[in-house]
Order: sequence, then structure tokens, then C-alpha cells
Amino acid sequence: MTRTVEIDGVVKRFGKVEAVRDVSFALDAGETVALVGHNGAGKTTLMKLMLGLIRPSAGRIAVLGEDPAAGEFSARRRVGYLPENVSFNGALTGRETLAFYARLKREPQKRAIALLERVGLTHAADRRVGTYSKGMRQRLGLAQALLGEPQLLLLDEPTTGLDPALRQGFYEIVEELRGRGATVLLSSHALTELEERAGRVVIMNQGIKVADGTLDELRRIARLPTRIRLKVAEAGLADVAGWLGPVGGWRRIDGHVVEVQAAPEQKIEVLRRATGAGAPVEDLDVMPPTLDELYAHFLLSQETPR
Ligand SMILES: Nc1ncnc2c1ncn2[C@@H]1O[C@H](COP(=O)(O)OP(=O)(O)OP(=O)(O)O)[C@@H](O)[C@H]1O
Repeated sequence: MTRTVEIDGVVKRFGKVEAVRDVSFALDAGETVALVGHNGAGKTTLMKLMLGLIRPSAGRIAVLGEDPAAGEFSARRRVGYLPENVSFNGALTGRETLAFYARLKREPQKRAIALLERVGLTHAADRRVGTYSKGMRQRLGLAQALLGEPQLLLLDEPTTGLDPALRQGFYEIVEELRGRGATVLLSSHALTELEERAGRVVIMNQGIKVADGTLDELRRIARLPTRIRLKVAEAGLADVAGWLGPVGGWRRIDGHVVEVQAAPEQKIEVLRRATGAGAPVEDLDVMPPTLDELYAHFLLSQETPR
């Protein structure tokens, strides 16, 4: 596995504000990692540190083997960045804007035009960016970040302002890049949409890294219950406790549906009982803890007195 980013004991202070507090993690090639946290958690600060736009107050950062804050950060050309609030010169056309960024990255103009097509902006290439909708500006921002076949893509809340179809298209582009070995770090508040897209999640709170792992790993650590919804036949409704047995909490959620909160060690037993011969269950749904629930859990557990 090739290390793309190494963050080791990094602290970043802005005056009295400690935006990042002793954070360590590494990112590997071919990983899509979601960086999540409330407003002010330190996500943008971490990205700016990786870009070398600001220097850490303490600790060490290496991006593609180099110190991003060093004078000659040559790996910078292999890093793509989509800032949270993309702003372009409204007087330039989409084509001119991308041509400008292509020159900065010493990329051929041809490639810039191909990227406009990739993000679905060919039809608006010769319109002034000032006339673009928010979603179009966001797509232009993504095209700019994709210039130069980046090995590391830092995307700060990239899908804000995109409609569902554009979001889908956006994640397809990200997946394609990841498939070619790029590392993609994306910060977002849209946890539900990240659930299926990010292989790994880093949760930040007030500058501290509170959790880091795949969804499965976070579920194992958090030990939150799985919700199992059973559609119960009429005959089974009178005595749910009788056939379900001692499996923790359950409740009727509407006429025929019973929801069981199964602790990890009870999950299989609940499913056995629900599907065993004679069980009055007509259908079932298993709902593991969502990223939203895990996020709330880790924030809460960090906020308990230390
Ligand atoms: N240049 C700066 N000067 C002073 N304080 C700053 C500066 N940049 C960030 N901060 C502070 O550092 C903390 C972390 O900010 P950061 O922008 O990294 O959060 P974030 O997780 O990206 O938040 P959001 O989800 O709102 O974008 C905040 O308290 C913020 O006010």
C-alpha cells in the first residue's frame, strides 16, 4: 500500500483557537476517505495543512513524500483541491477559466477541454462563469481539481449545491479516479450519501480526531444495536414476547410491524427466531446502525468527561 498522506501529531493554532489538536492519521493510495465533523471541527484546516497553505504549529505532515509547507512543494501539481466556496472570475468563460488553471498546472489545453466534457459543461463552455448556476460553478471547480491527473484529491464539501443526478455523476468521477489509484479525501455533512461512497470515515470534533475506520469497524467499536423490522402475521401479534423470546427491546411500530433493537450479540438469535419453523413472520428488514447514528455516538462518547 502506498502512503499518500501522513499526519503525525499535528496541532494547528490560530491565536487562542486550537483548530487541530494532536491529530494523526495516514491515507493510502486508492482510498476514499470521508472527513466528517460539525462546523468548526477542523476539516478545512486539515486540508489547508495538506496543501501547504498553512503550517502546523506542531507535528509533521508529509504529502506524496514531501513537506507541503516546504518552499519547493513539487508534489503540489499532483494534488487536486476543491475548496468549500469555489469562486471564479465571473467575466471569464468556463473554457477560459479552465485554460487558466491548466496553464498554472502546466497541463495541455486539450485536457482542460476534455474535463469540461467530463463534468457536463461543454454546452456552457463559452458562457461567462458569472452566468453559471451554483451547481455549474461547483462542477467547474471539480474540473479544475481534476486537472493534472491528481494522486491526491482534497474535496471540501463537494456536493453542496448539486442536485441528485449531478451528485451521482460526481461520485462516479471520484470512483473512477480512486480506481486509478488516487486518494480521495472528502469532507461533507451529507452523511447518508457518504455511507456507500467512502471506504473509511474520520470523525473530527473540536479539532480532535474521535473515530477513524471503515463503517464496519466503527460499528464494531460502537456496538450500537441493529434494528430488525418484522412483519408479523395476525396470529403472531398477540404474543410477540412468547415466540421472540428474551431478545432485548422491541416495539410495535404500526399494525403488523414490530421493531427489535438487537444488540450485536443478539442479532443472529433474533433472526433465527424470526425465521425459524412456525415463526409468524412474513417479511423482515435488517437495518444496521447508520453513519448518522455512529457519528452521534462518537461525538457523544467524546464529550463525556475525560
Ligand atoms: N484563519 C483562521 N483564523 C482564525 N481562526 C480560524 C482560521 N481558520 C479556521 N479557524 C478556526 O479554526 C476552527 C476550525 O475551522 P475549520 O474551518 O477547519 O472547520 P471545519 O470543520 O472546516 O468547519 P465547517 O464544517 O464549518 O467548514 C474554527 O474554530 C475556526 O473558527
